Amino acid sequence: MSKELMWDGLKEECGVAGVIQMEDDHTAELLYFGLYALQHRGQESAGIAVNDGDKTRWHKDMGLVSEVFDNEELEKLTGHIGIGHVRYSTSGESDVENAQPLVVRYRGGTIALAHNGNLVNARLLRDRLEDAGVVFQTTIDSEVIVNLIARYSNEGIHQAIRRSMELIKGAYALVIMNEECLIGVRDPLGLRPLCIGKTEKGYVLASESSAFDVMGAELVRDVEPGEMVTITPEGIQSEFFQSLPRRAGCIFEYIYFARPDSIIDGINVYEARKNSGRVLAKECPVEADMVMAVPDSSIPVALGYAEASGIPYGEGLIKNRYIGRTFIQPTQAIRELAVKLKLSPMAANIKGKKLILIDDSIVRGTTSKRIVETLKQAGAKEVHVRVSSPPVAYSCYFGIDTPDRNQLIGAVKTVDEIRKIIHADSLHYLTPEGLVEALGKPEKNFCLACFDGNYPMELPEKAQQQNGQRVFQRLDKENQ
Ligand SMILES: O=P(O)(O)OC[C@H]1O[C@H](OP(=O)(O)OP(=O)(O)O)[C@H](O)[C@@H]1O
Ligand SMILES: NC(=O)CC[C@H](N)C(=O)O
Ligand SMILES: [Mg+2]
Repeated sequence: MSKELMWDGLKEECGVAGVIQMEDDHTAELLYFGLYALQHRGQESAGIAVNDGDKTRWHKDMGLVSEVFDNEELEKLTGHIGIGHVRYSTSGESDVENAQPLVVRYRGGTIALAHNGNLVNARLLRDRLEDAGVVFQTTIDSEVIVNLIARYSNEGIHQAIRRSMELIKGAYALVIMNEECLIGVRDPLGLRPLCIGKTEKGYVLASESSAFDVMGAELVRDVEPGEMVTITPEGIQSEFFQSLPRRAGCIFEYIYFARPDSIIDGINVYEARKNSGRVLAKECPVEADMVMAVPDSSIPVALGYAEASGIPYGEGLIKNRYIGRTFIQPTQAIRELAVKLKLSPMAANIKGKKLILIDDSIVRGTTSKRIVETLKQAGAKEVHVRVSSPPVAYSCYFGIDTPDRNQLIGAVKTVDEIRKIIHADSLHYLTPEGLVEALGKPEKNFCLACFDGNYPMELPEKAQQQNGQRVFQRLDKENQ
């Protein structure tokens, strides 16, 4: 799907998966199933690379997993080690050259790599590598990582990865393979998730544990921040290349990205969302006839809210499951119609009612505005919007495709201004404290930079300048 066709809101992350077995027992199919389960993390391109200890074969293309692979393609991918990727581009264009996994040949061997995340110093490293004569095939940050590893590969794969990790900065969950092993690496802050599963015949890696069910695997544990796990069919070897006093797991995984049936860093995503609904009900009660969600990610939140408030949960919007396959070229008018195509009001459930409408986030404000309008047109008496995250007020540089700060409504408008813009009768955002309470782990475990601007690492200079300007704009407004 082309980017213009996507919605204005928050977008997905990439998904990565890996498999290693004693022998080739449907390795490519397991990856196919795993990627299918991770499809929500990226819909632009998909790819699988499989290695039989000698040859590496791969196939990648633009489109959904089901569009990129058929039986014939999967049958060609023979081997007992494999990795896969579904992409939502964060650096470099959305085209087939930038599809992952990336496969490079070096000194008699092959390395394949799939990356979820975003580096903050990719430009600098790329310039240095290019100055040293390295040729790049793609425009993505991930190729910097694979080229660094290839460059140091005469020191052995582990030392090569260690040295590369000393140089790269940013967010990365990596699955890497060569002819001998499958390797999983997670950045020192643990910004992006990665977990290990055990199958009857070996091991698997995936961005989210929800992929394990269809891969026939059981969750063993998460790869820890700053950890490199080397997996052979016999077992897992672990080493830490860097260890920091804090973690910075992306809080948006729990709010929006991850599937509710995933467990990330010991937190059950479904329960976390339900808890945030309970906390929302406590933080800002309002009298109403029905609690409803913007499907799908907010459904557990609405259930939690209903449970805690005693107000019944009901369905007020029906989501068209096939929207991801639309290929119309949008004009603004078509976009407006497309929202209706995606979410249609259930007039019979809404008419004459005071509604509590729950969504996971407000980014530009377009979704909530359109939905409140739709519900009111369908006869809702009042619409009280409750959001299961604080205002998104700072851009993300670690892999979430948030727009520039000037387009973030939470960066430039006050809560009451936003309420008026979206035509809500009342508006409340979950407080950062409430969000952390819902997750049940200390705040120092998470990156909340999109809400408070406390980035867990230094940002590129341009980003710092942009942030500075916007903060002043907002503070000026609040002080007026
Ligand atoms: O304020 P906005 O800029 O509109 O962004 C916020 C919306 O973006 C996301 O939904 P999205 O429509 O991207 O996808 P979803 O169907 O997976 O929730 C998120 O769930 C919010 O609904
Ligand atoms: N969303 C992601 O994790 C993207 C990975 C990588 N930066 C790319 O653009 O391909
Ligand atoms: Mg949404």
